[in-house]
Amino acid sequence: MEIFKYLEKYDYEQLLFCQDKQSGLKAIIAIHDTTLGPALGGTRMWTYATEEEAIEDALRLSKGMTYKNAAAGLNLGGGKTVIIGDPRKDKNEEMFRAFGRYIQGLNGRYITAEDVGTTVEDMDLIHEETDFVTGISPAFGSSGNPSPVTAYGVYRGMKAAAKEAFGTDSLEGKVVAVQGVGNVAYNLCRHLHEEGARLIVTDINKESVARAVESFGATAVNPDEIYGVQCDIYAPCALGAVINDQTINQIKAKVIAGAANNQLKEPVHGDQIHEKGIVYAPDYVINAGGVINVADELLGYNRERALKKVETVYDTIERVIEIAKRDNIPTYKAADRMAEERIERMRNSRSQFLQNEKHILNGRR
Ligand SMILES: NC(=O)c1ccc[n+]([C@@H]2O[C@H](COP(=O)([O-])OP(=O)(O)OC[C@H]3O[C@@H](n4cnc5c(N)ncnc54)[C@H](O)[C@@H]3O)[C@@H](O)[C@H]2O)c1
Ligand SMILES: CC(C)C[C@H](N)C(=O)O
Repeated sequence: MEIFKYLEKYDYEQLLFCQDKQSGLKAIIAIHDTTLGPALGGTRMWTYATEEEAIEDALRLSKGMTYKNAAAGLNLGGGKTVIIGDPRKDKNEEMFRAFGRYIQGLNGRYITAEDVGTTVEDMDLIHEETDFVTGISPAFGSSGNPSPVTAYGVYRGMKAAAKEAFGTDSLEGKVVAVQGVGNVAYNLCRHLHEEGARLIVTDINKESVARAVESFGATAVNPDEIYGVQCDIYAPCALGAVINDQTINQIKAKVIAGAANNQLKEPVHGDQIHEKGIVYAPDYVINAGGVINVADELLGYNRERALKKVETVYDTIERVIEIAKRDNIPTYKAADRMAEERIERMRNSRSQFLQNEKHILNGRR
């Protein structure tokens, strides 16, 4: 991979490699764009097969955060971290504290939170070294685990997409195929079950599947069977690139609406599902609940205010569908257009000179 070529192509600001021999920390922080504000995005810990795979994931995920934060109306830019390692075996206190010091060194350009493989406890360790971390324990007046709130936003967005496909936003009696029943999806399943939806679930972790079957009467299928099941809605809630050449023709759902980041392997797959008449709720729009919730910590956390904002994921999905119809484009392009236009508007409005404590003239006061 020619790194600078890639950074230039998608206009990334910064890519950092953090290494701490004693703790085994190998982290990559990618900061995509800070036009709207400091880059906020979670830390993923995963067993990447190669370093290149880890770099690509950090880059793709951080760009996704730029678009997610912009589309959600937050005054935040996009960044993300990946830590290379097995979250079940390789974590230790020193690792997260070393990582916290790297974040502190960025002086607020990047703020972290949870993602796949990291927990509130990990964020608390990072917080020992820096204030530039969110999703820490409620004991600190913080918002805690973002997953249930992400799930609520996905539920709201799924209803908006269902309204477009079925003429009603009621999910009662709808069959929803949920791929991955981890932190977000378990909570999503609860909302769907309470509304009377029927659930088909899968996960590579048998215990997670058993929990969903027991709690919600879900039907379990093998991981590779989930794409082809007869259902109304497909909810990708595991990892990315699941909408691809191998899966598209298997999908029978009329709606795709789930929590996973980077669901489309390539943009062309967004065009293909559009051509098939599937209503696609763009991933970074529908899964913004978690970041909306943790971002509220920066104002002094107020759960009621945060949840009210998360409810608006419904309206944002409606708006994206409206733009897609107006401009005759797929929803993923409509979401990109909406996010890019906001960034551009703010970039322009900020071009006026404003003296502040960070400006070079500050030394002359
Ligand atoms: N946690 C949040 O608040 C949040 C916010 C926005 C987006 N997301 C995204 O949502 C997705 C899920 O996040 P999470 O926090 O619930 O993570 P998680 O690790 O708790 O859950 C993911 C689940 O997917 C399963 N899985 C992995 N590969 C699979 C496969 N091939 N087939 C079936 N199951 C598989 C895992 O075993 C796990 O149970 C991720 O893509 C994450 O980036 C999470
Ligand atoms: C809670 C968030 C800051 C990060 C979350 N993992 C996301 O992808 O949106």
